[in-house]
Amino acid sequence: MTHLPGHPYVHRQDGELWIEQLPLAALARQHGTPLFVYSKAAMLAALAAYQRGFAGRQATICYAMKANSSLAVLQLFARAGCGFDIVSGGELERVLAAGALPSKVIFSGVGKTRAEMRRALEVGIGCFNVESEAELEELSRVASAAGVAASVSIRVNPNVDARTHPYISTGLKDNKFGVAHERTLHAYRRAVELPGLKVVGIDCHIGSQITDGAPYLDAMDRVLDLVEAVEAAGIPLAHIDFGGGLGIDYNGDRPPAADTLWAQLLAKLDARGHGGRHLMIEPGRSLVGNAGVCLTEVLYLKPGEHKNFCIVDAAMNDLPRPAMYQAFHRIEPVRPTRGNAQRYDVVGPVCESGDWLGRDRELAVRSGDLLAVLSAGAYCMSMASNYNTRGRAAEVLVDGDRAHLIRERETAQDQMRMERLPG
Ligand SMILES: Cc1ncc(COP(=O)(O)O)c(C=O)c1O
Ligand SMILES: N[C@@H](CCCC[NH3+])C(=O)O
Repeated sequence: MTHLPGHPYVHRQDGELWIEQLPLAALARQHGTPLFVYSKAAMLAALAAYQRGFAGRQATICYAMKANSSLAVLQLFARAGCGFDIVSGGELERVLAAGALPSKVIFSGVGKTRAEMRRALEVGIGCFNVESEAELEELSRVASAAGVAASVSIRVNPNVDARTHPYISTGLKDNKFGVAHERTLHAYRRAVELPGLKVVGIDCHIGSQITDGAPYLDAMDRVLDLVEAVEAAGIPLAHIDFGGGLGIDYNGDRPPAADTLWAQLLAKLDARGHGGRHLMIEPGRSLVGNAGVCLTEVLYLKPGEHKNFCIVDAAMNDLPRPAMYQAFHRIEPVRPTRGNAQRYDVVGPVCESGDWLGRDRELAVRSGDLLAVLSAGAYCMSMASNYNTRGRAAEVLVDGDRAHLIRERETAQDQMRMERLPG
């Protein structure tokens, strides 16, 4: 039995790929393709690494649900005691439906609407992570009108380079996120003056798929400088939230393990005398990314003069990361392979040249074979679309030797349900 890199719960046995105690080919036969399959044990193991890292500390792990917003996944994390980091009213409704405690929900995002603020106040979320001075003013008006106090944390943009893809770097001055480091103290002074606000914390999030601990340590230093300045101005901060962003192994990436990273970060926190504070973090990808695979069937092989194409039934609408960020996902045959390997671009049926899942992959495949696109638990199904009027894929959650269908395949009728013909 051999485990797949980065995927502790996916292994090969007699040439066949399994997830936990189930062969992936059987799941594809039963539910069709494209199919997302998640391992419950892998998600809980990823969470346990964070929980180990915070043992003995006062800490709240708020799962950044944008990574995978399936209700079943949310329920799993809610039952395991997690809070949630949300970024929209839609996400709020989903976490509530999954059984989250509103008091453990924090609301990030640069463009919260008045309606979203009102609803979040109505259900009593734990904290608004405010991203601009204008938002602070608006939240004050909305909360005052509702006759309640909104708990706020200000998201600092620490101007630290997370050394990741530019589209998923968020902690640089040029990024739209957070309040500039040098404006933050001013924003806190304003927050305590405004009615309807209660300052409870400070937060930052520097980017995603971070594979190196150094940017976190830099950001922590900058945030702690601010904590000290804000408290020196007489404004106490009950919690510090360091965001998410820890990367996963897509292609030999070697991010630190969550507990190792947090041992380093906590050592710094202790050294600066802040170890006793309530800590919050917002991991997304590192909790779910390598807990999932996307199964797809080879439709056609199309040899060409310059390139061979392996046309599969999953596409950029199901798994947009390669098209959006030129991201690499490993692609593995699900069953033992026969014949000679050839080099293929693995592409989907969507009418875009950007519709590719992998480039220049050595594969020994025939039409009808199944492939598994790895590291598909994060930012795949949650970013899926209906482009080309393709239905969203089905999802299965595997728990040991049991598989639960947690989302049915979407049909064209499902998609048309919201539409009305004018005449
Ligand atoms: C505010 C905020 N928190 C948490 C996350 C989760 O990031 P990741 O999935 O990289 O852990 C993100 C996404 O980058 C985010 O924007
Ligand atoms: N969607 C991105 C991550 C975005 C993180 C959100 N701030 C990805 O797939 O890598």
